[in-house]
Amino acid sequence: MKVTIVGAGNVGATCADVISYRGIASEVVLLDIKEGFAEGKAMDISQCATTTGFNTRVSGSTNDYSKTAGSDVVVITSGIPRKPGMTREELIGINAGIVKTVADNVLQHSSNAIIVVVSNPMDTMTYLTLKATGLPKNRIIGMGGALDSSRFKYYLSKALNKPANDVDGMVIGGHGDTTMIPLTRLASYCGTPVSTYLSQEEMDKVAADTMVGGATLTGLLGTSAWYAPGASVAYLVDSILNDQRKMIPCSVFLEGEYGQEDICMGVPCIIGKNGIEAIVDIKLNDTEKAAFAKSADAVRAMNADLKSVLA
Ligand SMILES: NC(=O)C1=CN([C@@H]2O[C@H](COP(=O)(O)OP(=O)(O)OC[C@H]3O[C@@H](n4cnc5c(N)ncnc54)[C@H](O)[C@@H]3O)[C@@H](O)[C@H]2O)C=CC1
Ligand SMILES: O=C([O-])CC(=O)C(=O)O
Repeated sequence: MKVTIVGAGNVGATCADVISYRGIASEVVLLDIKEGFAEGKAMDISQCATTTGFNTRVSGSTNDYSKTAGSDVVVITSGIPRKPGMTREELIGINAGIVKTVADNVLQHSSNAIIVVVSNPMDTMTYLTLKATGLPKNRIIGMGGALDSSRFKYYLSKALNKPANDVDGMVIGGHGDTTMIPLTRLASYCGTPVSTYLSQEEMDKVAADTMVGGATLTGLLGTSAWYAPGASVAYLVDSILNDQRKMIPCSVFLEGEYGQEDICMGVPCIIGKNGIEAIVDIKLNDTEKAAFAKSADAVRAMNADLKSVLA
């Protein structure tokens, strides 16, 4: 199976690295506009083959889309990341044009590919990709919820002082500092509700830390994060390529689900060989429903800025 990753920067290269050493795909192509950059990253990753023990073929391309031909999955990470103090939404001006051009280019050579959108503001870039390409909704998946949920589980594990892999939880809604919805009510530790062990105040802090998880890392690193984002994309790609049918919160086009229409937002999805195999309707309580509607208002307001790009 062949995966193309457009944007060989921090997130794209980390994703290629994880896909390779975990043997998720037989071939990975990294593509970037910076001359020689993707080729260099691909060569560096390939030189891990004998020490980490993998057989995935990794190659790089400077803006030559013919090398991406026949990809099963295309991941779009091209664009700019935020700097400390910025929101993801501020990236729309530059990233919208890049994402639209890239989506058009990849489809010319991989007309059947499933597209995973990573560039920010991710929900709006997912909506843009869907509208610009006209592809069916199952083939356009925005990655954000897998990452936000992994951060939620990290903060829960810290608060509980228990291993992260014993903790389960999910974040839905928009992939923004104020639009994410960590579902604390449903979070669990070894099958038991986290509310058994944590006070409301502690759970509220976990939710608040999760929502600004990306901003916290951007403040520490000077640019946005890449290890967990790259690994989260690889996790999603694994579920597609190997038809694992995992339930992963993803940004997907909603047509009435969760009370919303004509918008891409994070909801639990079954992810398999056709991309979005199904949207799972988990029963939200009234507070969660209100949070989802508020999150949708903010995402929709951002989508309105796409008018000139989509015209
Ligand atoms: N959805 C999510 O959960 C996450 C999204 N992101 C977003 O992913 C994007 C990438 O982040 P990083 O990898 O950290 O940035 P980066 O700056 O390290 O890499 C971006 C790469 O895109 C390339 N690029 C720019 N225009 C291009 C074009 N037209 N064609 C091909 N390549 C092009 C650049 O040359 C650069 O190498 C950002 O928009 C960031 O906000 C980052 C982390 C998580
Ligand atoms: O914080 C950012 O700008 C990048 C991102 O989406 C994340 O790491 O969640």
